[in-house]
Amino acid sequence: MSLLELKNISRIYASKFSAVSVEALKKITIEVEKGEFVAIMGESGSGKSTLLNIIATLDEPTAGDLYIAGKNISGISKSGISKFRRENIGYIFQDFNLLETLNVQENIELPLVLSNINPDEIEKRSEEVMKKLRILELKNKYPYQISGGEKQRVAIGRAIIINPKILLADEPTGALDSKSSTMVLNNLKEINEQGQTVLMVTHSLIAASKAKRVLFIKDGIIYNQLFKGSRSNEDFYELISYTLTVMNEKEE
Ligand SMILES: Nc1ncnc2c1ncn2[C@@H]1O[C@H](COP(=O)(O)OP(=O)(O)OP(=O)(O)O)[C@@H](O)[C@H]1O
Repeated sequence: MSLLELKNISRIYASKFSAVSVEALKKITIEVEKGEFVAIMGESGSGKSTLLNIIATLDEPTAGDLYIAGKNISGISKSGISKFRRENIGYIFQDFNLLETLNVQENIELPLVLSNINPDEIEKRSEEVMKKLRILELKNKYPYQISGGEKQRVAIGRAIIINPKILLADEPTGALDSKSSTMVLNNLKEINEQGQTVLMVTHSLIAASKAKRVLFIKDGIIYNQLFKGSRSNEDFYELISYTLTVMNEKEE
């Protein structure tokens, strides 16, 4: 069984004020295995954020089924869904979303504060995460004292401290310069190599070329997918770039 399964997922946004509704996702079927690193690419408005929000259990599909680790998400009660999300889904935002009044270590520990885990165990886990991401020396700093790339690495720490089944990233390098992007992408690649399943929405060819598979979405459907296989980052970059060009040329 796949770690993540979407079966014929559709999402229609109905407008309260007009008869026009938007079909943002059209019967999307995707399977993701444990340990994969998948990038999702597509033009603005193609449905990427809608897809990520549904997988994050932040939004509900209009039709279709979503399974995470074999569990049918539509079978979880409204009250159970935030607990499920807290325990299973890590999420990284483009603009980090750190709390400015907490230091790096406190930001990373935040998802565990609501749990029953004892404070010594929480500290041990946050130190492990900071070592893994090579940000231990930042532990007492506040967000305003660190760079954008460092903030995003803290956000990765906050996302993975719960040992999520899936780590979702929405444009994780979108607000970063190329040096910071490289550091963040290296962190994501390393934690994926240690077994973390990662799904990343990105417009960046460099970011996508670090993934093991790229899904291309166009007008709410999966247009194509590419597997990296044994290709180098450079060769995969060229192939992704070519696919995007062809996809975006084919306007009917
Ligand atoms: N809350 C909403 N209400 C109505 N329509 C929406 C809503 N959210 C998204 N849409 C529409 O659904 C379609 C898909 O939007 P979505 O945000 O998923 O695209 P995207 O690929 O993530 O775009 P971007 O790269 O610009 O973030 C678009 O036509 C968008 O206008």
